[in-house]
Amino acid sequence: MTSLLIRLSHITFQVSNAQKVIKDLVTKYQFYPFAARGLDGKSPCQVALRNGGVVFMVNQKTFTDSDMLYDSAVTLQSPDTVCNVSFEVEDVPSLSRRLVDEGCQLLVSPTELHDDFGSVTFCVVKSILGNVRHTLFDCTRYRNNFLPEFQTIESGDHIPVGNMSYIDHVTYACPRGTSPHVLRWYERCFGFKHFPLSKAEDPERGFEIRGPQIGLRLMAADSPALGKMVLAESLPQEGNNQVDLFLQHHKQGGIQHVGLFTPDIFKAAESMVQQGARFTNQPPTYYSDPRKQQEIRGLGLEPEMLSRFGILLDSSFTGPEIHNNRYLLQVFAEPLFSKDSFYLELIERQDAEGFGEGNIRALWRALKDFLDSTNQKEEKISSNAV
Ligand SMILES: O=C(O)C(=O)Cc1ccc(O)cc1
Ligand SMILES: [Fe+2]
Repeated sequence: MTSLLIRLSHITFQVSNAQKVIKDLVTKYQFYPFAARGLDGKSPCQVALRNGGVVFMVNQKTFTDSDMLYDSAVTLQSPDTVCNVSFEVEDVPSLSRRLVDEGCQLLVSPTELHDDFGSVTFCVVKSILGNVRHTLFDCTRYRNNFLPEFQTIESGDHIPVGNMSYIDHVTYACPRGTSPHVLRWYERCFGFKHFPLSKAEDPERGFEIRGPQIGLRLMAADSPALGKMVLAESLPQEGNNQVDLFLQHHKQGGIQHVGLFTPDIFKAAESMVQQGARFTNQPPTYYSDPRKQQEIRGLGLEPEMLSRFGILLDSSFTGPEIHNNRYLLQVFAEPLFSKDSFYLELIERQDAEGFGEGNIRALWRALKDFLDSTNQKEEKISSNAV
Protein backbone atom coordinates (compact mmCIF):
# COMPACT_ATOMS: atom_id res chain seq x y z
CA MET A 1 0.00 0.00 0.00
CA THR A 2 2.83 2.40 0.83
CA SER A 3 3.90 2.24 -2.81
CA LEU A 4 0.66 4.08 -3.64
CA LEU A 5 1.81 7.08 -1.61
CA ILE A 6 4.51 9.24 -3.15
CA ARG A 7 5.04 12.34 -1.02
CA LEU A 8 3.51 15.23 0.89
CA SER A 9 2.71 17.79 -1.78
CA HIS A 10 1.46 20.96 -0.06
CA ILE A 11 -0.59 22.35 2.81
CA THR A 12 -3.72 24.43 2.30
CA PHE A 13 -5.00 27.38 4.34
CA GLN A 14 -8.62 28.60 4.26
CA VAL A 15 -8.79 32.14 5.56
CA SER A 16 -11.09 35.15 5.59
CA ASN A 17 -8.41 37.58 4.39
CA ALA A 18 -6.23 35.69 1.93
CA GLN A 19 -4.38 38.85 0.83
CA LYS A 20 -3.21 39.52 4.39
CA VAL A 21 -1.99 35.97 4.96
CA ILE A 22 -0.24 35.92 1.57
CA LYS A 23 1.43 39.24 2.40
CA ASP A 24 2.70 37.86 5.73
CA LEU A 25 4.00 34.67 4.12
CA VAL A 26 5.77 36.72 1.44
CA THR A 27 7.21 39.51 3.55
CA LYS A 28 7.91 37.78 6.85
CA TYR A 29 8.50 34.17 5.89
CA GLN A 30 10.06 34.58 2.43
CA PHE A 31 7.54 32.57 0.46
CA TYR A 32 6.89 33.71 -3.10
CA PRO A 33 3.65 33.23 -5.02
CA PHE A 34 4.17 31.14 -8.15
CA ALA A 35 0.68 30.13 -9.30
CA ALA A 36 -2.81 31.47 -8.72
CA ARG A 37 -6.45 31.42 -9.78
CA GLY A 38 -9.27 33.83 -9.11
CA LEU A 39 -7.11 36.95 -9.27
CA ASP A 40 -9.66 38.29 -11.79
CA GLY A 41 -12.32 38.15 -9.06
CA LYS A 42 -14.42 35.56 -10.92
CA SER A 43 -13.71 32.86 -8.34
CA PRO A 44 -12.33 33.07 -4.80
CA CYS A 45 -8.60 33.59 -4.92
CA GLN A 46 -6.35 30.58 -4.44
CA VAL A 47 -2.62 31.27 -4.41
CA ALA A 48 0.26 28.78 -4.30
CA LEU A 49 3.43 29.98 -2.59
CA ARG A 50 6.83 28.38 -2.29
CA ASN A 51 9.83 28.67 -0.01
CA GLY A 52 12.52 26.22 -1.18
CA GLY A 53 10.88 22.81 -1.11
CA VAL A 54 7.82 23.89 0.91
CA VAL A 55 4.54 24.75 -0.85
CA PHE A 56 1.48 26.33 0.77
CA MET A 57 -1.82 27.09 -0.93
CA VAL A 58 -3.78 29.99 0.53
CA ASN A 59 -7.49 29.94 -0.27
CA GLN A 60 -9.91 32.76 0.31
CA LYS A 61 -12.66 31.20 2.42
CA THR A 62 -15.79 30.44 0.43
CA PHE A 63 -18.96 28.75 1.45
CA THR A 64 -19.80 26.95 -1.74
CA ASP A 65 -17.82 23.87 -2.61
CA SER A 66 -18.17 24.47 -6.32
CA ASP A 67 -16.09 27.70 -6.13
CA MET A 68 -13.06 26.00 -4.64
CA LEU A 69 -10.69 23.76 -6.57
CA TYR A 70 -8.79 20.86 -5.00
CA ASP A 71 -10.47 21.21 -1.60
CA SER A 72 -13.96 21.55 -0.19
CA ALA A 73 -15.29 24.61 1.56
CA VAL A 74 -15.17 24.93 5.35
CA THR A 75 -18.28 25.86 7.32
CA LEU A 76 -19.55 29.39 7.64
CA GLN A 77 -18.42 29.62 11.29
CA SER A 78 -14.95 28.24 10.61
CA PRO A 79 -12.07 30.24 12.06
CA ASP A 80 -9.09 31.00 9.84
CA THR A 81 -7.62 27.56 9.51
CA VAL A 82 -4.92 25.37 8.01
CA CYS A 83 -6.86 22.25 7.23
CA ASN A 84 -5.56 20.26 4.29
CA VAL A 85 -2.37 18.24 3.98
CA SER A 86 -2.21 17.11 0.35
CA PHE A 87 -0.45 13.96 -0.74
CA GLU A 88 0.79 12.89 -4.13
CA VAL A 89 -0.28 9.31 -4.78
CA GLU A 90 0.08 6.81 -7.60
CA ASP A 91 -3.48 5.81 -8.25
CA VAL A 92 -6.30 8.05 -6.99
CA PRO A 93 -9.31 5.87 -7.92
CA SER A 94 -7.90 2.72 -6.34
CA LEU A 95 -6.71 4.44 -3.15
CA SER A 96 -10.02 6.28 -2.77
CA ARG A 97 -11.92 2.97 -3.16
CA ARG A 98 -9.78 1.41 -0.48
CA LEU A 99 -10.34 4.38 1.85
CA VAL A 100 -14.11 4.23 1.31
CA ASP A 101 -13.98 0.49 2.12
CA GLU A 102 -12.20 1.49 5.36
CA GLY A 103 -15.19 3.71 6.17
CA CYS A 104 -13.65 7.06 5.15
CA GLN A 105 -15.80 9.86 3.88
CA LEU A 106 -14.92 11.39 0.51
CA LEU A 107 -15.56 15.15 0.37
CA VAL A 108 -14.76 15.17 -3.36
CA SER A 109 -14.88 11.94 -5.40
CA PRO A 110 -12.08 11.23 -7.89
CA THR A 111 -12.16 14.04 -10.43
CA GLU A 112 -10.02 14.81 -13.46
CA LEU A 113 -9.13 18.38 -14.45
CA HIS A 114 -7.09 19.38 -17.44
CA ASP A 115 -5.72 22.37 -19.30
CA ASP A 116 -3.13 22.88 -22.05
CA PHE A 117 -0.40 21.32 -19.90
CA GLY A 118 -2.08 17.98 -19.25
CA SER A 119 -4.37 16.55 -16.62
CA VAL A 120 -4.49 15.83 -12.91
CA THR A 121 -6.72 13.40 -11.00
CA PHE A 122 -7.58 14.14 -7.38
CA CYS A 123 -10.03 13.36 -4.60
CA VAL A 124 -10.55 14.85 -1.14
CA VAL A 125 -10.78 12.57 1.92
CA LYS A 126 -12.10 13.73 5.27
CA SER A 127 -9.81 12.86 8.17
CA ILE A 128 -11.15 11.42 11.38
CA LEU A 129 -9.75 14.49 13.18
CA GLY A 130 -11.66 17.80 13.27
CA ASN A 131 -11.76 19.85 10.09
CA VAL A 132 -8.69 18.12 8.63
CA ARG A 133 -8.85 16.72 5.13
CA HIS A 134 -6.36 15.29 2.66
CA THR A 135 -6.42 15.92 -1.06
CA LEU A 136 -4.84 13.05 -2.96
CA PHE A 137 -3.30 13.99 -6.30
CA ASP A 138 -1.94 12.12 -9.28
CA CYS A 139 0.08 14.74 -11.17
CA THR A 140 2.11 12.38 -13.37
CA ARG A 141 0.28 13.55 -16.50
CA TYR A 142 0.72 17.26 -15.79
CA ARG A 143 3.65 19.37 -16.95
CA ASN A 144 3.18 22.90 -15.61
CA ASN A 145 4.42 24.24 -12.26
CA PHE A 146 1.31 23.58 -10.14
CA LEU A 147 -2.18 22.41 -11.08
CA PRO A 148 -4.70 22.84 -13.92
CA GLU A 149 -6.58 26.17 -13.91
CA PHE A 150 -3.77 27.92 -12.01
CA GLN A 151 -1.91 30.64 -13.90
CA THR A 152 1.84 30.95 -13.45
CA ILE A 153 2.96 34.07 -11.60
CA GLU A 154 6.27 35.25 -13.03
CA SER A 155 8.75 36.25 -10.33
CA GLY A 156 10.53 38.66 -12.70
CA ASP A 157 13.82 39.94 -11.32
CA HIS A 158 12.89 38.91 -7.81
CA ILE A 159 15.19 36.04 -6.83
CA PRO A 160 13.55 33.89 -4.17
CA VAL A 161 15.80 33.53 -1.12
CA GLY A 162 13.93 31.07 1.11
CA ASN A 163 15.89 28.13 2.43
CA MET A 164 13.21 25.80 3.77
CA SER A 165 13.89 22.28 2.52
CA TYR A 166 10.67 20.40 3.26
CA ILE A 167 7.84 19.96 5.74
CA ASP A 168 9.49 18.12 8.63
CA HIS A 169 6.30 17.42 10.58
CA VAL A 170 2.69 18.44 11.00
CA THR A 171 1.39 18.76 14.57
CA TYR A 172 -2.31 18.19 15.20
CA ALA A 173 -4.15 19.30 18.35
CA CYS A 174 -6.54 16.55 19.49
CA PRO A 175 -9.40 16.62 22.01
CA ARG A 176 -8.52 14.74 25.20
CA GLY A 177 -8.53 10.97 24.89
CA THR A 178 -8.80 10.87 21.08
CA SER A 179 -5.21 10.55 19.93
CA PRO A 180 -4.84 6.73 20.08
CA HIS A 181 -7.90 6.47 17.83
CA VAL A 182 -6.57 9.14 15.45
CA LEU A 183 -3.18 7.42 15.34
CA ARG A 184 -4.81 4.11 14.40
CA TRP A 185 -6.80 5.83 11.62
CA TYR A 186 -3.60 7.23 10.06
CA GLU A 187 -1.89 3.84 10.42
CA ARG A 188 -4.79 2.08 8.68
CA CYS A 189 -5.50 4.62 5.97
CA PHE A 190 -2.09 5.99 5.05
CA GLY A 191 0.38 3.47 6.42
CA PHE A 192 1.87 5.71 9.12
CA LYS A 193 3.73 3.83 11.87
CA HIS A 194 3.86 4.76 15.53
CA PHE A 195 7.13 6.63 16.17
CA PRO A 196 7.97 6.36 19.87
CA LEU A 197 9.17 9.60 21.43
CA SER A 198 10.68 7.80 24.37
CA LYS A 199 12.00 4.30 24.94
CA ALA A 200 9.32 1.65 25.50
CA GLU A 201 6.52 4.13 24.97
CA ASP A 202 3.01 2.69 25.23
CA PRO A 203 1.15 3.69 22.01
CA GLU A 204 -2.09 4.00 24.01
CA ARG A 205 -0.57 6.55 26.38
CA GLY A 206 2.05 8.24 24.25
CA PHE A 207 4.71 10.44 25.76
CA GLU A 208 3.55 12.47 28.72
CA ILE A 209 5.25 15.69 29.72
CA ARG A 210 4.20 16.83 33.16
CA GLY A 211 5.44 19.52 35.44
CA PRO A 212 4.48 22.83 36.99
CA GLN A 213 2.04 24.40 34.52
CA ILE A 214 2.59 21.80 31.81
CA GLY A 215 0.55 18.75 30.97
CA LEU A 216 0.94 17.41 27.48
CA ARG A 217 0.47 14.02 25.87
CA LEU A 218 2.25 13.47 22.56
CA MET A 219 2.05 10.66 20.06
CA ALA A 220 4.05 10.69 16.87
CA ALA A 221 3.85 8.68 13.69
CA ASP A 222 6.05 8.44 10.66
CA SER A 223 5.62 7.43 7.05
CA PRO A 224 8.59 6.96 4.70
CA ALA A 225 6.69 8.82 1.98
CA LEU A 226 4.59 11.35 3.88
CA GLY A 227 6.88 12.36 6.76
CA LYS A 228 6.15 12.77 10.44
CA MET A 229 3.00 13.71 12.27
CA VAL A 230 2.59 14.59 15.94
CA LEU A 231 -0.69 14.33 17.86
CA ALA A 232 -0.89 16.59 20.90
CA GLU A 233 -3.47 16.56 23.70
CA SER A 234 -3.48 18.47 26.94
CA LEU A 235 -3.59 16.64 30.26
CA PRO A 236 -5.96 17.93 32.92
CA GLN A 237 -4.02 20.66 34.71
CA GLU A 238 -4.35 24.20 35.89
CA GLY A 239 -4.42 27.25 33.70
CA ASN A 240 -4.45 27.98 30.01
CA ASN A 241 -2.43 25.98 27.62
CA GLN A 242 -1.88 26.22 23.89
CA VAL A 243 -3.68 22.99 22.97
CA ASP A 244 -6.87 23.86 24.88
CA LEU A 245 -6.83 27.41 23.54
CA PHE A 246 -6.48 26.11 20.00
CA LEU A 247 -9.40 23.73 20.64
CA GLN A 248 -11.64 26.65 21.61
CA HIS A 249 -11.63 27.55 17.89
CA HIS A 250 -11.11 24.11 16.40
CA LYS A 251 -13.39 22.18 18.70
CA GLN A 252 -12.88 18.75 17.19
CA GLY A 253 -9.16 19.27 16.59
CA GLY A 254 -7.00 20.48 13.76
CA ILE A 255 -3.55 21.43 12.49
CA GLN A 256 -1.85 23.40 15.25
CA HIS A 257 1.57 23.99 13.70
CA VAL A 258 3.87 22.89 10.91
CA GLY A 259 7.62 22.35 11.35
CA LEU A 260 9.71 23.45 8.34
CA PHE A 261 13.11 21.85 7.95
CA THR A 262 15.98 24.21 7.22
CA PRO A 263 19.67 23.31 6.93
CA ASP A 264 20.65 26.61 8.59
CA ILE A 265 18.24 27.83 11.24
CA PHE A 266 20.40 30.85 12.17
CA LYS A 267 20.44 32.17 8.62
CA ALA A 268 16.73 31.46 8.16
CA ALA A 269 15.69 33.06 11.47
CA GLU A 270 17.90 36.09 10.94
CA SER A 271 16.53 36.88 7.50
CA MET A 272 12.94 36.32 8.63
CA VAL A 273 13.40 38.59 11.67
CA GLN A 274 14.87 41.26 9.40
CA GLN A 275 11.67 41.04 7.35
CA GLY A 276 9.45 41.48 10.42
CA ALA A 277 8.78 37.89 11.55
CA ARG A 278 8.58 37.46 15.32
CA PHE A 279 9.61 34.33 17.17
CA THR A 280 8.60 33.43 20.71
CA ASN A 281 11.11 34.79 23.19
CA GLN A 282 12.87 32.62 25.68
CA PRO A 283 13.67 33.93 29.15
CA PRO A 284 17.35 35.02 29.38
CA THR A 285 17.86 32.36 32.07
CA TYR A 286 17.50 29.67 29.38
CA TYR A 287 20.72 30.87 27.76
CA SER A 288 22.61 31.91 30.89
CA ASP A 289 22.16 28.57 32.63
CA PRO A 290 25.72 27.13 32.97
CA ARG A 291 24.66 23.62 31.91
CA LYS A 292 22.89 24.96 28.84
CA GLN A 293 25.87 27.12 27.98
CA GLN A 294 28.16 24.11 28.28
CA GLU A 295 25.82 22.10 26.06
CA ILE A 296 25.63 24.85 23.42
CA ARG A 297 29.38 25.51 23.40
CA GLY A 298 30.15 21.77 23.44
CA LEU A 299 28.41 21.53 20.07
CA GLY A 300 30.46 24.38 18.66
CA LEU A 301 27.62 26.92 18.91
CA GLU A 302 27.44 30.25 20.70
CA PRO A 303 24.69 30.97 23.27
CA GLU A 304 24.32 34.51 21.84
CA MET A 305 23.49 33.11 18.40
CA LEU A 306 20.62 31.15 19.92
CA SER A 307 19.39 33.85 22.27
CA ARG A 308 19.17 36.47 19.51
CA PHE A 309 16.24 34.67 17.92
CA GLY A 310 14.88 32.52 20.75
CA ILE A 311 16.30 29.32 19.21
CA LEU A 312 16.04 26.22 21.41
CA LEU A 313 18.56 23.40 21.54
CA ASP A 314 18.00 19.79 22.50
CA SER A 315 20.88 17.35 22.45
CA SER A 316 21.83 14.14 24.23
CA PHE A 317 23.99 16.23 26.53
CA THR A 318 24.32 14.73 29.94
CA GLY A 319 27.43 16.78 30.78
CA PRO A 320 30.22 17.42 31.25
CA GLU A 321 31.15 15.77 27.93
CA ILE A 322 29.04 15.61 24.81
CA HIS A 323 28.49 11.96 23.88
CA ASN A 324 27.63 12.48 20.26
CA ASN A 325 26.90 15.30 17.92
CA ARG A 326 23.21 14.67 17.52
CA TYR A 327 21.10 17.71 18.17
CA LEU A 328 17.96 19.56 17.30
CA LEU A 329 17.46 23.31 16.96
CA GLN A 330 13.94 24.74 16.90
CA VAL A 331 12.34 28.15 16.87
CA PHE A 332 8.63 28.93 16.96
CA ALA A 333 7.01 31.88 15.22
CA GLU A 334 4.16 33.82 16.72
CA PRO A 335 0.71 32.68 15.60
CA LEU A 336 -0.20 33.62 12.05
CA PHE A 337 -3.90 34.53 12.29
CA SER A 338 -4.99 35.21 15.84
CA LYS A 339 -3.12 34.80 19.10
CA ASP A 340 -3.97 31.17 19.79
CA SER A 341 -4.03 29.89 16.23
CA PHE A 342 -1.72 28.13 13.81
CA TYR A 343 2.01 28.95 13.82
CA LEU A 344 5.12 28.00 11.90
CA GLU A 345 8.19 26.37 13.38
CA LEU A 346 11.70 26.22 11.92
CA ILE A 347 13.69 23.11 12.71
CA GLU A 348 17.27 22.11 12.00
CA ARG A 349 18.15 18.50 12.69
CA GLN A 350 21.69 17.24 13.02
CA ASP A 351 21.25 13.46 12.99
CA ALA A 352 18.36 13.80 15.46
CA GLU A 353 15.08 12.21 14.42
CA GLY A 354 12.77 12.81 17.37
CA PHE A 355 11.45 15.79 19.30
CA GLY A 356 13.09 17.44 22.28
CA GLU A 357 11.36 17.31 25.63
CA GLY A 358 13.43 20.26 26.89
CA ASN A 359 12.44 22.31 23.83
CA ILE A 360 8.76 21.45 24.23
CA ARG A 361 8.82 22.53 27.89
CA ALA A 362 10.56 25.79 26.96
CA LEU A 363 8.13 26.46 24.11
CA TRP A 364 5.14 25.76 26.33
CA ARG A 365 6.39 28.25 28.93
CA ALA A 366 7.23 30.88 26.29
CA LEU A 367 3.78 30.61 24.69
CA LYS A 368 2.12 30.83 28.09
CA ASP A 369 4.06 34.05 28.76
CA PHE A 370 3.14 35.36 25.32
CA LEU A 371 -0.57 34.57 25.80
CA ASP A 372 -0.59 35.99 29.32
CA SER A 373 1.08 39.21 28.17
CA THR A 374 -1.34 39.66 25.22
CA ASN A 375 -4.26 38.96 27.57
CA GLN A 376 -2.96 41.61 29.97
CA LYS A 377 -2.59 44.11 27.12
CA GLU A 378 -6.13 43.34 25.95
CA GLU A 379 -7.48 43.73 29.48
CA LYS A 380 -5.69 47.08 29.75
CA ILE A 381 -7.12 48.25 26.43
CA SER A 382 -10.64 47.21 27.37
CA SER A 383 -10.43 48.74 30.85
CA ASN A 384 -9.12 51.97 29.26
CA ALA A 385 -12.05 51.88 26.89
CA VAL A 386 -14.57 51.68 29.72
O1 LIG B 1 8.34 19.80 19.49
C1 LIG B 1 7.66 19.95 18.48
O2 LIG B 1 8.07 20.56 17.48
C2 LIG B 1 6.29 19.41 18.42
O3 LIG B 1 5.71 19.51 17.39
C3 LIG B 1 5.69 18.88 19.68
C4 LIG B 1 4.70 19.82 20.26
C5 LIG B 1 3.36 19.53 20.21
C6 LIG B 1 2.42 20.40 20.73
C7 LIG B 1 2.81 21.57 21.34
O4 LIG B 1 1.86 22.40 21.84
C8 LIG B 1 4.15 21.87 21.38
C9 LIG B 1 5.10 21.01 20.84
FE1 LIG C 1 6.73 20.99 16.08
